[in-house]
Amino acid sequence: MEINVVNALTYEDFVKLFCNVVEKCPLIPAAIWSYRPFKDLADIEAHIREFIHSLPDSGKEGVLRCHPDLAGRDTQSGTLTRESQEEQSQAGMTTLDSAESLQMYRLNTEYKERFGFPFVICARLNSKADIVCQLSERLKNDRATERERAIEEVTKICSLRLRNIVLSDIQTKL
Ligand SMILES: NC(=O)N[C@H]1NC(=O)NC1=O
Repeated sequence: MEINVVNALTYEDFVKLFCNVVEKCPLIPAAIWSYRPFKDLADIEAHIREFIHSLPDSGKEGVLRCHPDLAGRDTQSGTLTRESQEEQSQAGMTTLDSAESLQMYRLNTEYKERFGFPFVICARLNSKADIVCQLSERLKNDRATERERAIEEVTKICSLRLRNIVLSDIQTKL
């Protein structure tokens, strides 16, 4: 898909196409639509990153809270978004054995109790072992450091989702 095709989209089609590039946050594509015309994909990404970074801490934490737990309730009940389902499945989060599920449950719970938002990591860029290791490591951070660290992961997830959409056929997504 050429950038001029993206730039020609109506507001409604743009939001429909990019609604889940940041998990369950359609407000973000709605907000950055006003910056058209975009130079390229990197320009769209930069506007999204800037928008998220400009949010107050409570807004950043709100964005994090829109993410489902890895290997959590939605993963088990099949109620993840399509994007999250693909990502979690690629990282092996949908096929954990019972000991691994229990370990993820305990770590996710400890993390949420400590920070007040769920643990977020770009599942496509990490193996099952990396995820467990990062979850244990990042539990040692303070809240402000961890908020920024988690937001960095949101931008990585977003970047891969954007690429997935733009590099595939636009017609199938609308
Ligand atoms: N909690 C969390 O990291 N969720 C996610 N990560 C990812 O790559 N997709 C998600 O939904």
